[in-house]
Amino acid sequence: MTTIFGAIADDFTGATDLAGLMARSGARVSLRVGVPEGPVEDPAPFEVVALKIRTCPVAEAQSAARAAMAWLRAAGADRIYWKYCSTFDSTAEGNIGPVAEALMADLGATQTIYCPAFPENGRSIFMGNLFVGEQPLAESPMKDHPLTPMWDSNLMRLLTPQVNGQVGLVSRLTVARGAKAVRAHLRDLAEQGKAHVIVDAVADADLQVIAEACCDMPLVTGGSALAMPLPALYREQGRLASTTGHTAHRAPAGRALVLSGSCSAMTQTQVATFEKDHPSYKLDPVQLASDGVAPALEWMSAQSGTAMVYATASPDRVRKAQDTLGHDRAGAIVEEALAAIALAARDCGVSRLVVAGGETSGAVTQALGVSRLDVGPEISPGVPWCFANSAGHDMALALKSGNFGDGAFFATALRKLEEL
Ligand SMILES: Nc1ncnc2c1ncn2[C@@H]1O[C@H](COP(=O)(O)OP(=O)(O)OP(=O)(O)O)[C@@H](O)[C@H]1O
Ligand SMILES: O=C(O)[C@@H](O)C(=O)CO
Repeated sequence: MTTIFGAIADDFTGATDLAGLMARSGARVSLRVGVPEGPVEDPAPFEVVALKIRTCPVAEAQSAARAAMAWLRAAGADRIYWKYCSTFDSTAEGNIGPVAEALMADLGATQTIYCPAFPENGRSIFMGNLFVGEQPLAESPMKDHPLTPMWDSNLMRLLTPQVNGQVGLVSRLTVARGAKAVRAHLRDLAEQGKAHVIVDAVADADLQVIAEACCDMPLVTGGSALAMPLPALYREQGRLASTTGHTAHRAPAGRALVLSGSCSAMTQTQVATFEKDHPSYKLDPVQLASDGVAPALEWMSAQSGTAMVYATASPDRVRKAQDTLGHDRAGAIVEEALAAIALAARDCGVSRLVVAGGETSGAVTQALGVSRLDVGPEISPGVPWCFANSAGHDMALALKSGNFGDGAFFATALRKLEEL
């Protein structure tokens, strides 16, 4: 079997989100944690490489993404997808555009599109402006994100300073006229020298049109939802066998632990809900900086049932910690602590982990030394259960994007795993 489509995700929850949506088609989707070393082994038709580069400096992000793409191309992929957040999370020195430009250069591509829309989760783009539910991005809770606060909703304005090439727009008015119209507009924009094109989408039907128009571009960039129609399109083109690659999954025996490092509004609700009826331990970054992680490890090892450890806090408390410790150090201290707790938890019998937050999931998965995730059934849109082996331990991992799921997500995830 050879790979026909390769995706590079800038964080781990984004990678499982994308893999979960593509797996809805019944096709086999494989998720690699970091760029695999050595020759390509057991390639799936859809391969996703999870990186942890959302907030890292441009040169580092470009070089990691290039290495991922080289591996995917060696596996056979001739369609490359650059997956970033549906809320276009990037720092002021954002790397979404620079990574796209580096990948375009390696592929010899002269134009690509940007479409982070995820209508099922309330992310839509209209006239180049990104909305979260009914709010413009910059008025949504994303304005308070601990690492990538989003203070502009206009994707053209966000992207322009990140790229050398010119930025253009295919608006909803064109998308409404179908795939042929989108293709024609992209050609016009290419003639005007517009290499980076934001494409509006407010509903899944728009994504279907855009996917149809762009599925043969060497590089497409966007959120997870735009990739969802691709397996069916590749099947129609005869590039993908119609057989499914589904495997049955079983919950590994062992205890469950929720680890939350996301401070999103939705995760705050989820933590508050789960805390009501489960033993929970709250991490404070300032205390972690002075006392280390030992008290939390001691608490965790004394638990005998399902429990939760979280650093999730309100924007005010996050700001206070950042003022005391520095912006980057506050985040890193929490990530390191949650990673250490995950490792210790595994070694004392925890086999089911629900992790909230992309950076947090990256830190935890890397600490567990997991190199490949097998993508299982979705818990809620964009969050599948994944199965992995960590140093001989079979584990189930649900890596939840900060804003995804409803208030009862943690309990729902554990119940759904039990029902497999
Ligand atoms: N109390 C806190 N004070 C300061 N920083 C914190 C605190 N709790 C968590 N953090 C940091 O905030 C960051 C949250 O980012 P993370 O990507 O994990 O969540 P998210 O952005 O909500 O998720 P996603 O990227 O999936 O949407 C992490 O670096 C985490 O360590
Ligand atoms: O696109 C999203 O919103 C998520 O997959 C994500 O990237 C969270 O980090």
